[in-house]
Amino acid sequence: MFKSVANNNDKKIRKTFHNKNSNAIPNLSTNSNPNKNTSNKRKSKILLVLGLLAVGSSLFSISYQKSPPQAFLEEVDIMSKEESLPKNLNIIFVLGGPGVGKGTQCDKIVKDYGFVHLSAGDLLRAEQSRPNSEYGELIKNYIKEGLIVPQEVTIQLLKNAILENYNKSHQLNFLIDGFPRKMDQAITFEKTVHPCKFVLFFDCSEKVMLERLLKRSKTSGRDDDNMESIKKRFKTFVETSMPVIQYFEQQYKVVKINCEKSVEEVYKDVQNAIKDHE
Ligand SMILES: Nc1ncnc2c1ncn2[C@@H]1O[C@H](COP(=O)(O)OP(=O)(O)OP(=O)(O)O)[C@@H](O)[C@H]1O
Ligand SMILES: O=c1ccn([C@@H]2O[C@H](COP(=O)(O)O)[C@@H](O)[C@H]2O)c(=O)[nH]1
Repeated sequence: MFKSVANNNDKKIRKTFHNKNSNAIPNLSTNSNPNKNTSNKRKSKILLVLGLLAVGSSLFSISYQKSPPQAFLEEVDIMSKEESLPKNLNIIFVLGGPGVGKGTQCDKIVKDYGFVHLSAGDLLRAEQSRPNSEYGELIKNYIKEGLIVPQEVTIQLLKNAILENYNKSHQLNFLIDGFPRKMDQAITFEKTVHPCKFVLFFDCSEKVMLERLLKRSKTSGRDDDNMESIKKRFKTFVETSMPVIQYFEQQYKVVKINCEKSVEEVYKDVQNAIKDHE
């Protein structure tokens, strides 16, 4: 189908050319042109036009740099507070495939160590259900398709939650669960919010994660706990989120934890990792 459209277009273009240049077969060789004067005049005209275009684009580029369009981040009005974030935050990223057990382990860490648990997925779902949210529909679609919501939205939600907790109770210790899941998020968050101290990477086979998710689907009420969305989430994890883990591995920031064990056994490894980073 695409081929036939392309062929039609191609024919149309060729036809137009032929009409405008009745006898014309385009000739790119200057030597074969009998009228050199006319050819030279044409060349000078073309050079003049190219020169004007170059000057124009330089002027445009200078003015563009002086007043670039506002970054999307500034336009997101989920809650744009002017307050700056504290510089001494203690941030642990909690990463791993869908259903590996991130939330389960975070709940246990919160109880024992008093961290604040911020799940990027939970924040997005809350924003999705917020009445009149500008991003509700967008978030819903991305989640159903297992795709990563544009970073501006997620980072703003995380910033707001960090600030809220800091303002309320001077909390500095945060578990950021299920984020960053894409390279742009990792870089922007560490640059504009705070670098992470280390990364807990929960590892598990897809088979086990699928079993856990299907079991959870009976009670979770989540739009994406179904076979179709789960497959898409696995794909996104492998293709988009694993490179983030590799990026932090190169910085020796990753503690990999095998999650094909009981919740308590996994938690022992988690505690050791926290101890090693005190
Ligand atoms: N070690 C474990 N052994 C058996 N079941 C587990 C284990 N850890 C978690 N589960 C169960 O697996 C399901 C998924 O766990 P959890 O919600 O913590 O995963 P998650 O990584 O946060 O998922 P998601 O990425 O979808 O948010 C839950 O029903 C949980 O009770
Ligand atoms: O940084 C993020 C985190 C999550 N999402 C989207 O939310 C769903 C659900 O996330 P869970 O961590 O499983 O609760 C995820 O599949 C993404 O669609 C995101 O876009 N960005």
